[in-house]
Amino acid sequence: MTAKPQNEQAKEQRHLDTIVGQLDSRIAKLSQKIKNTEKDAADINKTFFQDVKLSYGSDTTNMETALSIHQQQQLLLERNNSWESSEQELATVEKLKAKPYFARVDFHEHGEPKSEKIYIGLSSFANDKGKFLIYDWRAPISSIYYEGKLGDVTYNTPDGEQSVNVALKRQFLIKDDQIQSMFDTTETIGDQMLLEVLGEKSTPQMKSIVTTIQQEQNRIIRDTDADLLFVQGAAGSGKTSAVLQRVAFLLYQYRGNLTANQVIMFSPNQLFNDYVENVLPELGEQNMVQLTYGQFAGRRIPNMTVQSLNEQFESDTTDLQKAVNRLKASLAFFNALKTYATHLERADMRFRTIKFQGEDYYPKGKIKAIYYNFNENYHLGNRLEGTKEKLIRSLNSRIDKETRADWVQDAVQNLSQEQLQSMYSTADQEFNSSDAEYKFLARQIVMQQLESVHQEIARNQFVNIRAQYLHFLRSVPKLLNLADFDLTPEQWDQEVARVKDRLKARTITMADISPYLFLYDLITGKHGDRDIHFIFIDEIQDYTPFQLAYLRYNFPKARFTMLGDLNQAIFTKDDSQDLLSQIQTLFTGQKIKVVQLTRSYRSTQPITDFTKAILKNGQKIDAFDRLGPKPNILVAPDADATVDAVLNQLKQNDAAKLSTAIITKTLAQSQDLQQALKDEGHTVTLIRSENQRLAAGDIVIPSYLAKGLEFDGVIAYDLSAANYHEEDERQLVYTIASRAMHTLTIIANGELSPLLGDVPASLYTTADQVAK
Ligand SMILES: Nc1ncnc2c1ncn2[C@@H]1O[C@H](COP(=O)(O)OP(=O)(O)OP(=O)(O)O)[C@@H](O)[C@H]1O
Repeated sequence: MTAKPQNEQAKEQRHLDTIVGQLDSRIAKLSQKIKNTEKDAADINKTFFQDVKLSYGSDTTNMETALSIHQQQQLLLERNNSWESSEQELATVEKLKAKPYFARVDFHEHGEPKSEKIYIGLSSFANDKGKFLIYDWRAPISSIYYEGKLGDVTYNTPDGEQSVNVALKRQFLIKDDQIQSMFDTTETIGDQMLLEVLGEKSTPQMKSIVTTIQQEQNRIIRDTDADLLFVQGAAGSGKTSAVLQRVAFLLYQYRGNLTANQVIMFSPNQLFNDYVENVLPELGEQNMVQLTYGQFAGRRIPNMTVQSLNEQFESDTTDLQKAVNRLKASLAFFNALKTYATHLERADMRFRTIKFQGEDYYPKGKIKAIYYNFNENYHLGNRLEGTKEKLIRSLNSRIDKETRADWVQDAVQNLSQEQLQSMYSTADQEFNSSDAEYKFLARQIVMQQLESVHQEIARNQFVNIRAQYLHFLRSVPKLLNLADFDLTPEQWDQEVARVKDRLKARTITMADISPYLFLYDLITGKHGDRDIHFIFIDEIQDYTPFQLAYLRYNFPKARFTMLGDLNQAIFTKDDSQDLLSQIQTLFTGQKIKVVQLTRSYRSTQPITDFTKAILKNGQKIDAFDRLGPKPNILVAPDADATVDAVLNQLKQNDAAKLSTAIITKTLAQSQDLQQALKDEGHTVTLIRSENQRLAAGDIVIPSYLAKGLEFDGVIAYDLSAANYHEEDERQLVYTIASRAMHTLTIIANGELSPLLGDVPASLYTTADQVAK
């Protein structure tokens, strides 16, 4: 990469000046157009009734009136549309004005007489004659900027592959209409530019990477044909970044056929949602729908308490509980549920009696008889619909009979004046006889009272889903082999009893929520949301095969992009490694593409080398060549000295203007540490829940909330043997350490965790004991 001589930069500046001039004049033109349209619309509104021929004579003149109103409305609508599109265009051009483009590419298309030169920016801009002065980074031709080196390059277009010969790639840093610097590069995207971007300080909001997208990331962003695109990428390899640019790309590529609300991104927690929420708007696109799995599932059962992230992470998991969870997470369990549902077509549905005024109105036995009276062509969904129809019909026919009941006579007699008035359709409603009036009122009262029954039927409340789920759990030993999951029938019975108690208390764990909902969906014949086109799942390693199968079932028409780092499984731990092969079975017969990202961009080289050494199974991870200090390990003799070590490091980081996250294992540890620091006169923000906003400055945060985030400096606290000793916590330690961009400090109270035992001493510095 070379910086260009001054005269070349002067030439480029002149080019930039003309573009800026054109952008300015377009801004002026659009502003004027918007003003005119607004004035026009105001005029039309003002003269609306003068221009409309109001005539109430014959049929023909009525017709004319209607037509004339219609015409005026049309005019207003057109003005409005034109106003809206001008407003949009103005916003785009103004955004371009701030930074018109970031790259230039010169190329020669095979078979064409002349070479071409294009400039690439955040969106396209054409002059009045339709000639493109700036190309959107997502346009097919812009791909050559991201793909390959100089020379022959092929890229995809809607008409198939094209090849061109690239002669020049130039990058610009532009600020306030001035070229600050420019580089010609022979590489994909020059390291210089990337180094500058990566050397910047962290911000509470993620930034877009369009100017420096790397070749392998570009492949992910622009993929249009995989039904499942699975990205395995090391920590900091840009998975999340690539996927956000991918959403922007897809919205561009399928403009007119795809809107942002047909794209859903599943992310690890709400903090992460806030962290990425600016990226798409910065690129001029609307945000897609963002959900956590907990939100997706929890919002469907509002009357139950779902286990929180904190409870999920910190719950005391015995070996038995782990085995149970492994079973409930499995595809075998998913398939068992499907088999069970087929069985329900013949027997064993559980219903609830519908009561009215304390009495059994529709006993469950009667409902069951209706349900199983349909012939075998009726599947679960139709059966339920058929039963509902029958019940509603029966309810309607009972209204008349009910009006003659004693309780209704009493109720009519006891109606207050106010209640009476509210029942009449008009204040002075008249009746032919007092009998007619009685009948009218009696009917009103019955209908009001029976509304609750009607609702119960309409909302499927007569299906006893809790009893059904427990019945399913009890049937599990017949549907799959418990021994495959190291469980005995007695252990399973105990688990069913525990679930029963929890359901009684109206709580449900994450392990039960998906099967519970899936069972309900199968019974009600729900077929998922067919309008969703794309599903993105970040941090895939924290999902169970069951959850993924359930998502697949919920979005049958969607194409899936799944991203994750199998080394960072902190909820599913060691079961994550064969996740990919299980996922593949969900897409049998469809196009699956697996991409690996091995280069890690977030951290400096010494930090990446260190974090990589924490892992045992040595996933291929390449550090990006960015300098910085080696991670430092501080082992303190007691709790006080540990807090002092944190304070000391915080001060150093503050002096270097690095904002720091102290990452603890649990929330309780975060709370204690924050208090201890406060006692020493140092304030840090405690992030205790995912519903908080990320604050600028120093924070203390429990590990499971730090997922997907990054910080200038990280203090991993307390990496002692007492706190981290289980082999299945290795991935958690890796996740914590890999959040650091510029500095990483590891602090332990007492003996260092054996999980760091194999990291070569050459990869870090130490201060064995911290002086008080
Ligand atoms: N092509 C790129 N140009 C500039 N910065 C990049 C690029 N790719 C990644 N980065 C930066 O590297 C950091 C890590 O990216 P990102 O968070 O997307 O990685 P990730 O793979 O999702 O990480 P993790 O799995 O550890 O959460 C971010 O600061 C991002 O801006």
